Amino acid sequence: MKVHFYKYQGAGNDFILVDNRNNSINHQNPALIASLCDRRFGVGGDGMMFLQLKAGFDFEMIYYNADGQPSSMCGNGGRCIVAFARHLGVIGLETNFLAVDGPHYAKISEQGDFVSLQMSNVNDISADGAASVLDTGSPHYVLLAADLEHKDVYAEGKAIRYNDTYKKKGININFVEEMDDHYFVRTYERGVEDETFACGTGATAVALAMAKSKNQTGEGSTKIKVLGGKLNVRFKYDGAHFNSIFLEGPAQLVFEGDITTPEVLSSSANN
Ligand SMILES: N[C@@H](CCC[C@H](N)C(=O)O)C(=O)O
Repeated sequence: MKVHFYKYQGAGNDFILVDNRNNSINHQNPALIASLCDRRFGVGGDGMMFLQLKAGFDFEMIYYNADGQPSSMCGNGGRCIVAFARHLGVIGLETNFLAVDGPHYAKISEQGDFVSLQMSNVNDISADGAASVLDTGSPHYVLLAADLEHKDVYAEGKAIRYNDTYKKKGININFVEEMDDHYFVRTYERGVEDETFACGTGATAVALAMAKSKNQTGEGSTKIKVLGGKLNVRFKYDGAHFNSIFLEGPAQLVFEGDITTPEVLSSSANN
């Protein structure tokens, strides 16, 4: 079976996307998705997404991590699938779509390569020692770090992700260093089990955790620099709750092609 795919990246967080509006693909196949996301033996990607039809919404985002398992919300993936939906002509410059954590509103630039994605509200940030722990659609651990450029994010991130507290459900580990006018963030991602070049829910978690730690109430706009580019997070904070949270940044089509998968992507969709 031949499946047409599109490769997108958002600040270096990269994804394989497939148009499954005709529901012809049964994507519940962890081994296949993991093999397609493999950077040596597959297309390569931090995750894979399927764009599907959903009543009451412009489309539904179905997200899998690079390990082939379905996961919680992916912020950069959400921005990329909005650009993909625009490319397919499914949406105009604004959209309401459904993801695993609920409905999302997003806006895309006329050029189709910059997406502002509304994230779920956040009402709870807890502490784990010096770190902040919060869920921005996916679970995140945020820890301040010095000389982040030289940190061993893979080893230190992995050690936290697999400690007794987090090893069962997993968590994404974000190290953050405050710079002059932005935060520099590096993330070890659950489900990729490696450092990625960007993490959208992670950038969002950093912006909110830093605002809480500085008691920055009112409207906030936080610049985040990651290995793969720049993101921005806007939000409103009343001292207890964060709402009107927007993750903003680039989302670009890199290439498209065909995957030939003789036996694995069956046409009997039951998703
Ligand atoms: N890259 C993502 C986060 C994807 C989900 C994460 N790997 C998890 O399992 O929690 C983003 O941009 O938010």
